[in-house]
Amino acid sequence: MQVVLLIVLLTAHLALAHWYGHTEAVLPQLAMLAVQGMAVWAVFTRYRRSPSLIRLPWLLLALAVLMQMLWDSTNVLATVLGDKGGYLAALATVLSALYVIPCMFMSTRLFTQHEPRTVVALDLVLLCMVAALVYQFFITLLSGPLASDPASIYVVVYLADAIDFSLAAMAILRLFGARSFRWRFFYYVASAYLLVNASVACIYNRVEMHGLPWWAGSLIDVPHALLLVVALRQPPRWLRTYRPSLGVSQTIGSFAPILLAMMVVMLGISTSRINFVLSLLVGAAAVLFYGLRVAFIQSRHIDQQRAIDLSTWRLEQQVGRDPLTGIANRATLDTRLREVLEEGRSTGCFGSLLMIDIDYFKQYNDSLGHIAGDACLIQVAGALSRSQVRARDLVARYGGEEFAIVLVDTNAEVALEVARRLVTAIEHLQIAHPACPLGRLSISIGVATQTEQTPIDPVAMLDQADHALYRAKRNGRNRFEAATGDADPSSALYGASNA
Ligand SMILES: Nc1nc2c(ncn2[C@@H]2O[C@H](COP(=O)(O)OP(=O)(O)OP(=O)(O)O)[C@@H](O)[C@H]2O)c(=O)[nH]1
Repeated sequence: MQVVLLIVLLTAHLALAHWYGHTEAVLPQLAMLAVQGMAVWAVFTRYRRSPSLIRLPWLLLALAVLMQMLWDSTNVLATVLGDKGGYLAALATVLSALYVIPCMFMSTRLFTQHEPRTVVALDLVLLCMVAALVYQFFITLLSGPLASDPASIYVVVYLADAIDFSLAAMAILRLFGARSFRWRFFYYVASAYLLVNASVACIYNRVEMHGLPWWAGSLIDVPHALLLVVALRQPPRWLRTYRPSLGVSQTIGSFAPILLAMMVVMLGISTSRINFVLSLLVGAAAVLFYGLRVAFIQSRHIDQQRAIDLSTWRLEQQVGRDPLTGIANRATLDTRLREVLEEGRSTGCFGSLLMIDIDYFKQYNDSLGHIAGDACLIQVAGALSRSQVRARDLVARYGGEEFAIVLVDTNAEVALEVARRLVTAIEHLQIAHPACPLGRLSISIGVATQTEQTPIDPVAMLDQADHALYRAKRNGRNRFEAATGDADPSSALYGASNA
């Protein structure tokens, strides 16, 4: 139905232009207005059917065509009322140029929900600069004394072409950078319109320089008729199947806003014919504003990266930590023990492992309660961490009231010495234990040292240390035992002295 009406209007426009001429008669221009009106209606229909995030671009596209309609209406008014002062002609010129503003906005903005306000404000400043320059440029060149200079007309025509084709190119780029089908469809419609519009404007402006033929007005119908058809028809299949990679999409999205600054610079260079100082200032301001935009985004990005690094670090810390005591957990112990065993195997500098268990902890809990038990575990963990272990060694909670210490490059003799110091350190904490023969908290330790035969798998080493610990318990607690063979004589002595 709409297509039939469109064909009727296009034919009527051609026929009326042929009979009455293009520029002087009202009827052909009214036919042109009707075609534009249908295009606005089609885009507006898409606007109403779209989800909220993509509505603004559709509205901007409708606004762009609406501005072309206003331009056309001003021409009709000038034809009907006469335009002796040339005001309506000037207004029409400005309107014909200002349609680039909504087009620029829809081709260069990212339309993301969380875009910082500063960035939006900077883009709006650039956009206002474009609008002011377009106004100044067209008004001065087309209605001032320079208007009679053919060179001025050429500058205007070339500039208009450059702007139109840049907008079309940007919309095409956005089409190939859009990952969501709805956005691809929007940029597909917009780029089809902008490309054909740029081509038509390019031909129209050149034809106009030699006097407009009767059919020239129908050229202006072409982009609007195409817009109507493309917006209402089913999209082609490739548009659904095509999907750019995230990298391509992000690169194109990041590049888009530079077009705004480019436009200001281009317009600034063109206005140098009218006002050199102004053009210089405008060019510098465009670079400055774009620089500010980049700097702002960059600093935000650095801030975000820092926050991500921090939370990643915290997460890593939490994953490898025991939540109660804050020292390393079983998973970290296994990893570190395997590393130390591998290192020992390859360098010959063997490591040791201490398995530590709090004596009579069940009774401690039973007599003082679980809360006190937890506090005791925290205290013991702190004491073990502080007690003469080096930065490369690892103190971990093995589970329950059991702890483990991995000692890098430490032979049996030194490991037993460390075990002795630990037993003393816990003793010096003087934690009262009413249900234990000593009357204060103590620990037992099993010590295992790596040899050439020790497998890399941590289980074997843990098992050895656990056996030694069992022996320490069996031999009276508050002592340490070595996993290799008999109990160390010094251990027995120490144990005897504390029994
Ligand atoms: N408060 C508290 N108690 C815990 C925690 N994890 C394990 N336990 C307790 O630690 C106690 C360990 O008891 P047992 O394995 O019998 O060992 P023990 O009483 O220390 O006896 P020996 O090791 O033979 O000296 C149990 O009562 C557990 O409930 C914890 O996170 N907090």
